Amino acid sequence: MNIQTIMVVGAGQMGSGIAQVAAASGLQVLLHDTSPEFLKRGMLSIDKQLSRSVEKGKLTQDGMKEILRRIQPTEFIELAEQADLVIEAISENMALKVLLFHRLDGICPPHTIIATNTSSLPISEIAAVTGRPARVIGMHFMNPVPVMPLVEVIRGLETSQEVFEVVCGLSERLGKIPVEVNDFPGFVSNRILMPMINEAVFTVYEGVASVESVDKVMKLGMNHPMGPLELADFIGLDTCLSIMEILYEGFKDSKYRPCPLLRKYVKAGRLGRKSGQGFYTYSS
Ligand SMILES: CC(=O)CC(=O)SCCNC(=O)CCNC(=O)[C@H](O)C(C)(C)COP(=O)(O)OP(=O)(O)OC[C@H]1O[C@@H](n2cnc3c(N)ncnc32)[C@H](O)[C@@H]1OP(=O)(O)O
Ligand SMILES: NC(=O)C1=CN([C@@H]2O[C@H](COP(=O)(O)OP(=O)(O)OC[C@H]3O[C@@H](n4cnc5c(N)ncnc54)[C@H](OP(=O)(O)O)[C@@H]3O)[C@@H](O)[C@H]2O)C=CC1
Repeated sequence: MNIQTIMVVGAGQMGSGIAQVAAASGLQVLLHDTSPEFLKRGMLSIDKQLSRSVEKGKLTQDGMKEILRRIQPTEFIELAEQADLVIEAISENMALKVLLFHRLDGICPPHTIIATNTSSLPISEIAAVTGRPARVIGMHFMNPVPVMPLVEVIRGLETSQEVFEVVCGLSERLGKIPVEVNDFPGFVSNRILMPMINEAVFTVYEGVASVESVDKVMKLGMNHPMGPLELADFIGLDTCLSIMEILYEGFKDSKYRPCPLLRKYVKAGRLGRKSGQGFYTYSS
C-alpha cells in the first residue's frame, strides 16, 4: 500500500510534531483540530522548529517552504476522506477517542488505516467502535517527535499483518525506529516511565526533597537528560495523570495510584509547560 496523504487529528504538541516529520519526509499532510486558534498554534510551533533548523544550517529556506506547503491545516474532519492514513493525536481520553474513531470510520474510504498515538489506552477497545478493526493500530511517537527515534507499534486483536507492515515501513520512512509491543495498558514506554514520574511526585508530596533536588538527583546521578518533574511538565501533567489512571484502572494494582499532588495540580489547571505552570513556571 502506497501512503501519499495522511491526516493528523489534534494539533497539540504531538500532532504538530507528527505533521512536521511526515511533511519533511515528502507526505501530503492534512492537520485537523477543532478550532482555528489551535491550528494556528500548531502551525506556529512547526514554523518555529523549522526556522531553528534553518538557523542551524540544517535546512534551506526553500526546503522549509516546501515542508510548510505540504501541510494543510483544516477545521474540517470530512477531509479525512482524502487520507490513506489518519493518525489521531487528541487528548488522552477514551470517551473522546472512541467518538472520533467512530466518526472517522464513517468518513474514510475502506482502504484508510486509522492509527492512534495514544500513550496508554487499549487499541483493541478503540478499534472495536469501528467497522474496520483490522485497519486500526497504535502508532506511539515520543515527545519531541522530531528528535526521538522510537515509535511503539501496537497491534489490536484484529489488526492485520498488512497494516502492521505498512505502519512499520512508514515509521522508517519518517526516520524512526518501530518497535512492536503488545496491547497492555501503558504498553512498554509508559508502564515503566510513568510510575517513575509518579514516584518523583510522591517524593515531593512527602517532603523527601524539593522539586529541584529530585530533578538534580536523577539528572546528575542517573544521567537522565531531564529530571522526572521537568519531564512531567514537558509531557503535560494532564497527560501524566490520565496515563496513571489508565494503568491503575487497567491493572487494578495500587502501585499505579496517582499521587494526590499530581491530581491537585491538574485540577488547578497547572498542566506544565503548555499552561505556563506545573512543577516549574514558564515564561513562554
Ligand atoms: C508520554 C508518552 O506517551 C511518551 C513520551 O513521549 S515520554 C517523553 C520522552 N521524551 C523524553 O524523555 C525527552 C527527554 N529529554 C531529552 O531527550 C532532551 O532534554 C531534549 C531532546 C528534549 C532536549 O535536548 P537538549 O540537549 O537538552 O536541548 P537542545 O540542545 O536544545 O536540543 C537538542 C536537539 O533537540 C531539538 N529539540 C529540542 N526540543 C525540541 C522540541 N520541543 N521540538 C523539536 N526539536 C527539539 C533541538 O533543536 C536540538 O536539535 P539539533 O541537535 O538538531 O540541534
Ligand atoms: N505529551 C506527550 O509527551 C505525549 C503524548 N502522547 C499522546 O498523544 C496524544 C496528544 O497528546 P498531546 O499532543 O500532548 O496533547 P495536547 O493537549 O498538546 O494536544 C491535544 C490536541 O487535540 C485537540 N483535540 C481534543 N479533542 C479533539 C477532537 N475531538 N478533534 C480534534 N482535536 C481535538 C486539543 O484541543 P483542546 O485544547 O480543545 O482539547 C489539542 O489541541 C494523547 O493521546 C497523549 O497521550 C503520546 C506521546 C507523548
